[in-house]
Amino acid sequence: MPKIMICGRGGSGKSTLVTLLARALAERGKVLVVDTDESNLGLHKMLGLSTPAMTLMGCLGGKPAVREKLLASLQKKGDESTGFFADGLNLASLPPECTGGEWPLRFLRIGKIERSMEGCACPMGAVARSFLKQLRVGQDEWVLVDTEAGVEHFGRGVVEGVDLVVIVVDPSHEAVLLAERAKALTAEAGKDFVVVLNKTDAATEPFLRRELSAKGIPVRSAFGFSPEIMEANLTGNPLPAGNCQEQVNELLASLAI
Ligand SMILES: Nc1ncnc2c1ncn2[C@@H]1O[C@H](COP(=O)(O)OP(=O)(O)OP(=O)(O)O)[C@@H](O)[C@H]1O
Repeated sequence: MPKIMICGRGGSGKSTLVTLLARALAERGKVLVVDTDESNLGLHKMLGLSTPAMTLMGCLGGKPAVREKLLASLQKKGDESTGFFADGLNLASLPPECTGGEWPLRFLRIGKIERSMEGCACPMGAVARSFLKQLRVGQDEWVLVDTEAGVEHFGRGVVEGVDLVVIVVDPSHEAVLLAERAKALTAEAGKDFVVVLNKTDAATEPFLRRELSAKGIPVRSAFGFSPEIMEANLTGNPLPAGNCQEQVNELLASLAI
């Protein structure tokens, strides 16, 4: 399962789970965290890494250049997501100016909304899809993809470039409904799918397990509400080392990692 996409509703804990998994996997090999959310700004802080000098979109010439390329390939009726990257793209060949951190843990941003009225985020979806589809990942290497809230990335085809979708369910009915929808969309894309609970307590964890089980969705792991995580995110500090290690290891073992 080298390329793993983390999804869920807004605020469910996607970036938190990405950070916890990234830390654990960086002890076993190389990890690239890919931020495909065009709005969020603080993932590198959670990870304790520097911001990359450029976004991947910037390395490709910026949004207007990418949009032009997309329109040209659509006119030729080609696959609009090909042609951005050379064959053989791998972790060692990433443009250094668009990655933050040092191996074993690096961080890359696809693109961010930078100006008012700059247009929709479709070019970012196409770049994310192309990048993940073409990126080759070796033994003991992982790519963790943080996504924007909801299921837009399924519509944009970003899911095509990953091996596994992890849905984060926080204590809300909306999150349960989203998990059901994401399960169907993941199956349609022919990818594996697991559910992780987050911010649960003694009452909400069994409730969510029952709700999801009634919909044929088993839960792989449950991360309880952690005051340390909440405090780190309140102050903008990196997540504390060793947090939720047991649950992370349980999840990785269940994925045979
Ligand atoms: N296990 C947890 N215990 C306590 N607080 C948590 C936990 N997981 C996440 N949070 C809090 O929930 C908030 C949202 O978390 P996070 O940013 O990881 O969610 P997200 O799904 O990535 O959000 P967005 O949809 O905005 O990208 C943060 O303030 C974080 O501190």
